[in-house]
Amino acid sequence: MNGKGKQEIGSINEWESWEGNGEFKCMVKMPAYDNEGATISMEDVRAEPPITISTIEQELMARRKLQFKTQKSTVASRKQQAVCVRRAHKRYGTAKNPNVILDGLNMTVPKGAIYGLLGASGCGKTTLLSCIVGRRRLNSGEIWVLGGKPGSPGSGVPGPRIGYMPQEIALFGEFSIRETLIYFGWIANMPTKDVEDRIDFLITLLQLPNPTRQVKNLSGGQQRRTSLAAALIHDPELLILDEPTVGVDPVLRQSIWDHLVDITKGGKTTVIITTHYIDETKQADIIGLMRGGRFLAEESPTELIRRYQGESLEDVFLKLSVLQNLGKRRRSSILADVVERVELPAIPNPSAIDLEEAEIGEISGEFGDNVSMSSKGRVVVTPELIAPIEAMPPEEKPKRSMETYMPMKWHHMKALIWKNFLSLFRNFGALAFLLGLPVSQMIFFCLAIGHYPEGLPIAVVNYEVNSTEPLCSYDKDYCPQDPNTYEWNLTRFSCRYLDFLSKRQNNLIHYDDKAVAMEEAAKGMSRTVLVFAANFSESLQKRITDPRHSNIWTVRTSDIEAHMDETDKQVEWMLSRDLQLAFMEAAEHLATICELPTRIMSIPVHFNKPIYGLDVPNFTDFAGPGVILTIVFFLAVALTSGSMLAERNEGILERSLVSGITGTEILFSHVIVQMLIMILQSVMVLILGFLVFGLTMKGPVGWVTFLTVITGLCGMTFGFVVSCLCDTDRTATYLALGSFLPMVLLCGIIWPIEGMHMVLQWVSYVLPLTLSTESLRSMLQRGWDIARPSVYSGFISTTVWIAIYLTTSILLLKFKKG
Ligand SMILES: Nc1ncnc2c1ncn2[C@@H]1O[C@H](COP(=O)(O)OP(=O)(O)OP(=O)(O)O)[C@@H](O)[C@H]1O
Repeated sequence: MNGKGKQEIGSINEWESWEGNGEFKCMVKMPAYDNEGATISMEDVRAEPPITISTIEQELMARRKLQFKTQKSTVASRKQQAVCVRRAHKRYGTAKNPNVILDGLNMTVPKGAIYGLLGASGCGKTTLLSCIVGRRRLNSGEIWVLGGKPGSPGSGVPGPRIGYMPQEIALFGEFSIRETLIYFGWIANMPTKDVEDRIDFLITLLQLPNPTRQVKNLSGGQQRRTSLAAALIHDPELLILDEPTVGVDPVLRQSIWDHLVDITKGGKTTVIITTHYIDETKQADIIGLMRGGRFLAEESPTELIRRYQGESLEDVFLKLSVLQNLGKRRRSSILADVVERVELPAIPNPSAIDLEEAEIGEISGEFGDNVSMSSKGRVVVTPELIAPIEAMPPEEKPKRSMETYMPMKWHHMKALIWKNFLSLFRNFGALAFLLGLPVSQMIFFCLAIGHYPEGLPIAVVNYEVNSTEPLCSYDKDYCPQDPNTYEWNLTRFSCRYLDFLSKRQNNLIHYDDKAVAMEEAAKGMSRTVLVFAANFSESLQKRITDPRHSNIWTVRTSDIEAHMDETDKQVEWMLSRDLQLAFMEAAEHLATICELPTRIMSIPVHFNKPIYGLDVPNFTDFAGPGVILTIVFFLAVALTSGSMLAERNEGILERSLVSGITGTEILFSHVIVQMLIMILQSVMVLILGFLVFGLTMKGPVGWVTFLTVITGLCGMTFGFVVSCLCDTDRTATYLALGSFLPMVLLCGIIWPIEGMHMVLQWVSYVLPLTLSTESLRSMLQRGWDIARPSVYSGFISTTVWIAIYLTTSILLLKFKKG
């Protein structure tokens, strides 16, 4: 072999990862070839010893002869196959940067056959299978499965006619083996008794451990076998098994294959199986060797070995791969290179392959490709081809019962609801979290938000008295007005004022000097500095009783000079309110002592009893409705999107959909189960908020509870959308977080909508929590009932959002396929 030849062998080393019986097979004997001429010398191949056909293989050959006949490919004949794929094109990625997986692939799986789908890792086997089971769509081409197009009404595909074992385990870790099999049995509408019988049989067949063992505690191989049992439980017409024998010991592998051979004997069950153990497929009826988006060959194993003069199936595959590497894209030309040097048997009945050119590309008996190649002038036939052609039996039309058209099937709902309850209660940590979180959030909210800040440090510089304490002494019961002359002699009013201020804010700090007090305040030692002039009371008296003779100095010295730290709006607002109210209270108290009407000293704006709400409005009551709804909404988002994503990422969702469950059923089963959790969450939040922490509740309790629950339902449906849109937990987290923050900011929860920018006000009104928050607020604080527009608009808005989210998720589940 020359240097270039070595280079070529390097190029086929990608096949080194091809496993045979779990071992690397890079040492397979390759025919010598000349890279320059891109031809292959079959000298070595011809020198190979003749293939010995075992008794089993002879039996299989005999069966194949009886079962599978060659015929013309018409729509009718395609429908009679178990699976028929024609001109399948499938690509991932964008149109500009496509990753072509299936490139005009044809595949024919006759009923009653075991079809071994072989190909290197990443060649597209799983993609092809998921197109067959209707979970991915081809970009072009057609697929017939059991006489119908996957996904068409009445085809039964996806549905119980198929048993699908995906590559990943796709089982619920918390379930026992028995529960897992009951779930899949129920989905297939099997009576529980039949499921139990079948479980016993499968446990023995697949040597599964005690059926009460939880799936998560099984070994990898045991989990795969449980997954296989789930595909076999309902004895489907078409079994699609994606690498069922990985991690299975050789003895058990053989018994699995024996079982497959056994169930296909009657011709009622068809099996498509992918495996990396090429050798085990010698028991298959047909092997499809996939590479580069199409089949290198689609033949019986013995025929493959015979025709390509290989030592084994692996050998054949390597030869075909090398030829394809050399640029032979079409199977006919690949085969030509081989058969030019291989002696062919005589053809006793050439008319059997006399087919129209137009049909050549899709000739389809069980060995359609042989015919295709033969029509290219290469007389390549298999012994099976020579068998007389018999008409296929008329096809049974799929029955379309009323049930076909029902959006939800009872047995599906039974299985799903049971499964959802079981997984919820098995996951105690998650359940405790789901119930504990809203409770803790509500406690935190009620204890932390909306309360009056107390103990704010206030620096006092009082030049009116000579005191070392902020609170100076004064005669509390002394009226400074002469009862006879009505002359005033106001003294130490600063002390009276500070006394009343200390009842509101009791952290007064004395300073002798204003400059020092200001310096300390600048260092953050106090939130405000109050300065009283030396003649404060005297000036104040003059300002009130003799304004005509008051000058600017009188006004200035009668002011309480306040220097505020305005960095915190809430604190500044509450402190300035305290400073003013303390003054009013001190003056009113003085009026009382002097037997004057108290209100004479008040600011002449009188606040009567409020129309709605409390005399002293509190922020907790304002924010409460929004916070309650936000907690309920986003917990439901987390709960639903979390469980749906977990189900999807573990492959369980895919598997359930292939078994015939619809997106609508999955969503509604989650709604039913999670609704229970949500009602519990809502009730706990309401009890805590209103009974324990005393938030204002004037409205109808029933409507309040109902609005809270449907807001949770709305969050749940939003969670469905998130889980349908996002492929990973990370993107789901981003989307959930990305919607949480704007919702909190824009739904009028922490700031009145009227204070927002005009455009944002409009945005705010279409968000799901805005109208419902306003509605809840109106019910709780105003006591309004459902007849009020601002109340019922919240219910309408929430219901509309539920409908939008639910429809979106059903559509996404239905149409978002690869
Ligand atoms: N959803 C997807 N998006 C983009 N590319 C994908 C997607 N699914 C599969 N692929 C790519 O398509 C190719 C075929 O993948 P597929 O899983 O069908 O291969 P396979 O033959 O089943 O491999 P294996 O034997 O390792 O399971 C791979 O290159 C894979 O990376």
